[in-house]
Amino acid sequence: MKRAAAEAALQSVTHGMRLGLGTGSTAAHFVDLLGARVRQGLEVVGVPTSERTRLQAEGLGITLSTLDETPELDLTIDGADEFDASLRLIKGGGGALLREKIVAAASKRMFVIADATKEVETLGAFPLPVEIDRFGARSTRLHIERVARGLGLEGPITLRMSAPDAPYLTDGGHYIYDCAFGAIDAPETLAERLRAIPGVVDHGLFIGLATAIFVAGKDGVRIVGDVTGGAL
Ligand SMILES: O=C(CO)[C@H](O)[C@H](O)COP(=O)(O)O
Repeated sequence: MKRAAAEAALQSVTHGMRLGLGTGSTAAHFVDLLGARVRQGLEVVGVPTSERTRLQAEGLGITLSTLDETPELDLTIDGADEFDASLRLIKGGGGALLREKIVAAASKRMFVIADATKEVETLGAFPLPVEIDRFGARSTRLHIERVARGLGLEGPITLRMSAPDAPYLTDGGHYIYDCAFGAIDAPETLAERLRAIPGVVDHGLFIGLATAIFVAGKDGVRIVGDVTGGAL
C-alpha cells in the first residue's frame, strides 16, 4: 500500500521539478520509484530531508541539491505517522521532523503518501515527537510537561534511544522526546506553546503544510486535499 501511494504521487512529478524528498519507509518507496524514472530520462533536482534519504537518492543517481543552493521547491513528497481530515499531521517517527518541516515549508506543495492505517479522527494515538536541544534536556522536559498539563494532556514523555545507553541523535545533533499524550484536541495551540519553549527545536505537528494526502487502501488510492493548490 505504501508503494501504491508513492506510485500515485509520482504521477504529479514533471520534468525540471525541484523536489523535497521525505524520510521513512513510505518515502523510500517514492525515492526508489523516482530513481527508476530518472534512469528513463526524467530530469529533476531533489533536496533530501535526511542523510538516510540523501544516501538512498545518491545511490539511485538522482541529482541532489541543498536548500542553500535551491531555496524554493515545487513539491515535497513525504510520509506521515498520522493525519486527520484537515490535513494535519504527526511526523517524526523516523527522527527527521526538523529537516522535513523546513523542506516542506520551502515547497509550494507538500504531498503526503500513506497507507490508510495512518488516518485518525483526532491526532495523538501516535506519540508526538518533540526535537530538543541537548542542553538542559531535563529542564525542557519539565517545561513540556507543564505546557501539556495546561491543555489537559498527560502521558509518558520518553527520551528516544538508539541503544540502551545512547540517546538517539537527529541529523542536527538533537534529542527527541516521544510524548504519549493521547488525543490532542487542540493541535494548533499545542504546536504554538511547544514552539515557545526555548529548548524545543521543533515538534512533529505539521499544520497548514500538507496540500494533498495520497491514502492507499485495499480499494486503491484516494486523494484528500488538492493536488494543484500551493501554499507559497
Ligand atoms: O516523519 C517521518 C520521519 O521523520 C516519516 O514520514 C514517518 O515516520 C512515517 O514513516 P513510515 O513511512 O516509515 O511509516
